[in-house]
Amino acid sequence: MVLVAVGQLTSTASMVHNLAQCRVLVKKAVHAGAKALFLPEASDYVAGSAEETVRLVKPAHDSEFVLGLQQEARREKLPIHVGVHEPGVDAGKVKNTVLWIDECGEVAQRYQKIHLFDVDIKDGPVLKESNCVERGTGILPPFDTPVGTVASAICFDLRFPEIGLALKRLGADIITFPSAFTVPTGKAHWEILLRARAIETQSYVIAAAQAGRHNDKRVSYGHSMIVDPWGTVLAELGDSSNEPEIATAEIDHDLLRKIRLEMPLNRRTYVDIYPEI
Ligand SMILES: O=C(O)CNC(=O)[C@H](CS)NC(=O)CCC(=O)C(=O)O
Repeated sequence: MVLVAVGQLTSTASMVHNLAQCRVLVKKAVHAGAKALFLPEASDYVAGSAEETVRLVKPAHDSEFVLGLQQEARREKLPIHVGVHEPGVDAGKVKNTVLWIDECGEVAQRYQKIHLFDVDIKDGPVLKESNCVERGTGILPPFDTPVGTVASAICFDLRFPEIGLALKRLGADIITFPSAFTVPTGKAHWEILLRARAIETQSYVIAAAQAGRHNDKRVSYGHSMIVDPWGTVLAELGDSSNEPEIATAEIDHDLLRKIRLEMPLNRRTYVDIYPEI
């Protein structure tokens, strides 16, 4: 058994403020005895417009936010999985990425969000992420960590079961969805999607979420969650709070093996029958 933590905060356009919030989360995770900390999508900043999102971006090696978290990881020997922005290939755009900062403080893995949140919902959110974000073109193979084999996907990727299934087939024990869900879609879909991904992949799902009001335009749903491979919610945070918060849960690799052995879900067998998938 190994303990992991999800951290929840309300990122603003100030990287200094957001780093301070994340340092509080690191302290709480270390105090709880967690062996890895999972932080939300866009932990470095949530801007008020596409222009501001592009204006604030810095490469990881030059970002006080990323450098600060690397220092925390090194000092506490705590790996940190964190969503940030990085400069795009096209100067007018950014990449929405997640970094695995290992226990030595090195950026050891990087995944770039594939599915972008372009929606226009009547009486609901209207957001066009592709206005300022470049789409990733490849999944990151799951990687070994002190808490198990971790796979990264980001926020809206959660709505595409195929990416989770692909990551499971590539060996994931834990699938992560760092997020900044909107409130209406979060209320309707967040928990059910996370539990579905956990059940169908027979994997742990760790979903750190932005929570509360970022600026006059954006509010995030919160409800960071850790789900076990049977679909049980092991830990959950609330809508938002004044303080950045963590929740923890044990990753039980024996349970993972047991569930996969007792109910084999080898979908590959059926791909021949319905190749349309
Ligand atoms: O803009 C940033 O800086 C950070 N990125 C986000 O907040 C992203 C893109 S707008 N949010 C989502 O993907 C929400 C998905 C969602 O809410 C759903 O699938 O229902």
